[in-house]
Amino acid sequence: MLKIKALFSKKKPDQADLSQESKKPFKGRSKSNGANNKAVPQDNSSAKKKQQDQHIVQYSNTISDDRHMKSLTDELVTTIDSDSSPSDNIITENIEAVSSVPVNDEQLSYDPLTSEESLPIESEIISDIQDDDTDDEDLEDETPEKTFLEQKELIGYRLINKIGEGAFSKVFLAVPAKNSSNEFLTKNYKAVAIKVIKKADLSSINGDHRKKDKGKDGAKTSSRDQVLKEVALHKTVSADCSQIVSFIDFQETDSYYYIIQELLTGGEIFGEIVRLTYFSEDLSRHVVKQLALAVKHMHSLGVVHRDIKPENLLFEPVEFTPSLKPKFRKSDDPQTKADEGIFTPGVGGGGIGIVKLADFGLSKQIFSKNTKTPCGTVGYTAPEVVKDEHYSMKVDMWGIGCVLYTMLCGFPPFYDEKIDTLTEKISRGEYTFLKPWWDEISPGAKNAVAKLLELEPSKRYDIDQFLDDPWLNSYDCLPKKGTSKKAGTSERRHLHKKQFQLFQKDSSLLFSPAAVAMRDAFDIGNAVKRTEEDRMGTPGGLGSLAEDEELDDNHNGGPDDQHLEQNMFQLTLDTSTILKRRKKVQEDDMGPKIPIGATIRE
Ligand SMILES: Nc1ncnc2c1ncn2[C@@H]1O[C@H](COP(=O)(O)OP(=O)(O)OP(=O)(O)O)[C@@H](O)[C@H]1O
Repeated sequence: MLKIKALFSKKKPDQADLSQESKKPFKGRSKSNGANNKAVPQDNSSAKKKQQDQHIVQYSNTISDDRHMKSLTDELVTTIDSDSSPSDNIITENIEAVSSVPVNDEQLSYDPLTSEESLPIESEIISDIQDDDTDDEDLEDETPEKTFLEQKELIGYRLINKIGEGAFSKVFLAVPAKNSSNEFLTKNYKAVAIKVIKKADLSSINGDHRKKDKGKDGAKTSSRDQVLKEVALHKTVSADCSQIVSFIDFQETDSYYYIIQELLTGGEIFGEIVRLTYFSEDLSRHVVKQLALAVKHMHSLGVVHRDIKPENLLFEPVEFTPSLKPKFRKSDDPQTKADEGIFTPGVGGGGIGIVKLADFGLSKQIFSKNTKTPCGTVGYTAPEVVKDEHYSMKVDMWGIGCVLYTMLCGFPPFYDEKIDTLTEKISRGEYTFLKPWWDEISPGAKNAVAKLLELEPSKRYDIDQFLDDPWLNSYDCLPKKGTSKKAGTSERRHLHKKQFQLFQKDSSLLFSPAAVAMRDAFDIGNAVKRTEEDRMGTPGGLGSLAEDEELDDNHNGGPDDQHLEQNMFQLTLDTSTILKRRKKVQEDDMGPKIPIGATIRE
């Protein structure tokens, strides 16, 4: 129990900070006022530039610079040798199969601290990526952004705005340097997302999954190896898969790791569930099918994601067409239920178009694509070992089930305010299709969820079975190329845009206790499943990276843990959309009292 709780002692995003900064994502900056640049001393000397360059290791995804990726690969092979966890191995043949982004000397000589001249172009770029409309007053209202500390050591990209934050990272919207002659980059990416991991933060976090892993022989790998592993896996799995956020580039400097990736301008599916309360079956199918294709690609390469949740699903927006006559479920409060709008097959709905899977920080290579041999067990191909290895893929199927359940009804399948009760519910597979919220959801959707949330991994859908599921195939729901922005009239779109912007500015919903509880329920659920199913691995096999084992070192169930347990789920949830809905329904006596309600202090 304490082992799971320990996961949550890792640094959480500062919510106040997030609400200030990351809730203004993807906005253009017309000019930097320079007043905020105090944190970064301005120094234009070439000596400094030279010094910077010396300290930077750039693992670009390049043709001209492929040796960098080679050296990354070599480092990873060394990591594999010293890391005894076979499942952590990276199959290097996959690393070579990624499209290239040339970076050249001119780009490297760009000094991001002093090149103010590039700003007007950036402004254009941002307006361009944000919206094709020219009537976006908000861009002009934008206050100038400060110069970020993280900019100091970054080469070839300018950080514009913080758009997200993970437990171990900040994510920025950035643009390639104006004077970059890296044609591939500038042609293909007007803007990018850069995940910045501060080295000092990593080493200061106890129990951080990046900090150390134990292999079967007790050897430890460093947080640096973990970051390199994430990069290599991201590069591997994103090649040739349009449902996975593309890897672009990687830089390591004295103080930071920079993972440069394709920008998804819509944000997280998590926020859309909170905004819309739940998704229609059409929209849920549209999202989960794209997730399933991403997972199919990963599993075919022998890689398991292990952290599937709505926060790691990012999307590109599509235009919104309001419903002429919005439909409500009987469990809806018509006053608060936001209109999802008209769903257009092949395009999307609710403003959600293309969906992509992100965040490979917990991913693992389980077996080699070519040999299907579990990593690190060369020549050892006993059927039960292979079977166990494939069981670990089922963690992702359970994750897909949790995402699908949550999209369909607006709350997660497993929840309790007490972590140990929640853990037990997950371990026993205890969930229900709660009345009245599930009353109007089709038997086909329920069947798909049930097959994904099957307790016994051998009975649970694998990815091919899910892709063949009749409900999932009710119609072709994949976005079609070139149709992504054609869904409504300008007037109608504008209406939605206002509603959407309002939501973006109002972080109270996203960081309401219920939203935080939903986030935590996913994190706990994923941790429980990873630990459980890792244990199913053969001795010395997959089970060797038991999360509880590594967490035990740092968490011994002292007073801090008890405090954490008390605080984690004893939440006042009466401000949330989800809970308001529940409360309202209870007041109206439309159904039985909900078990979950009893566990939440309202
Ligand atoms: N490519 C991207 N495009 C747009 N936003 C992104 C992108 N990558 C990440 N983000 C935003 O930043 C957030 C954090 O990113 P990410 O999940 O990769 O970080 P993390 O440190 O691994 O987080 P976690 O706490 O889940 O481990 C995402 O949830 C998302 O909101």
